[in-house]
Amino acid sequence: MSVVRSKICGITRLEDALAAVAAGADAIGLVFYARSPRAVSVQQAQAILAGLPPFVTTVGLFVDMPQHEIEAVLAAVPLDLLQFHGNERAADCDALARPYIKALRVRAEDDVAALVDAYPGARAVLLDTYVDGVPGGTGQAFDWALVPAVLSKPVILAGGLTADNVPAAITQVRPYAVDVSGGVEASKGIKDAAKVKDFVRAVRAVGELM
Ligand SMILES: O=C(O)c1ccccc1NCC(=O)[C@H](O)[C@H](O)COP(=O)(O)O
Repeated sequence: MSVVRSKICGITRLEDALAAVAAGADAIGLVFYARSPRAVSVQQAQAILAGLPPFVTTVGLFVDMPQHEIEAVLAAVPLDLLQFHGNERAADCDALARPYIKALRVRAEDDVAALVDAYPGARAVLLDTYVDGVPGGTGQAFDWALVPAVLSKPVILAGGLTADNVPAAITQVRPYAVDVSGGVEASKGIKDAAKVKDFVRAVRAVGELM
């Protein structure tokens, strides 16, 4: 048996966060990127965190946000982890002196191992789909064969995952965790509790077979 963790990303409402926790998700993601349809304000994020039970990891997503603006968010919202989805270099990520995940969008021409090695300070890397001009939340899967079997950081697999395809994704990639947004939504930014439950159940079920 192998435990694969689940993160439900793009949460905008406390009820969706609680549905994720009830389903057994390990982490929730809050998008601090104004151009996203899943963006949350500081006030929304505070309300979500205030209503959460303990032992749920809260992750804040940022896209090339200046350091002082991220610090302002962190002063108001006690996030557990940062997730960088833009062109941040390792030095930019390290400058916050907080635990972080670096999102990397995978293309066939990339040396994925080298991309991962460029972030020695990251706690994990999130491997997501490359769509030109879209930093994340594309709802599209990438070719999982592009993920090397051995990488220097724990892998969080993302991009177009659903309850239907996540068993195959986990079996092929053997990630530390999986991350989903669009695949468990009723509409952009609004989660479907039944889809969230099905997703987490599917992740657990395949983990029990490994
Ligand atoms: O969700 C967004 O709109 C978003 C915007 C900018 C950067 C990152 C964003 N989302 C990242 C994630 O939440 C997703 O979990 C990840 O990219 C996978 O999304 P999906 O393919 O919809 O499952």
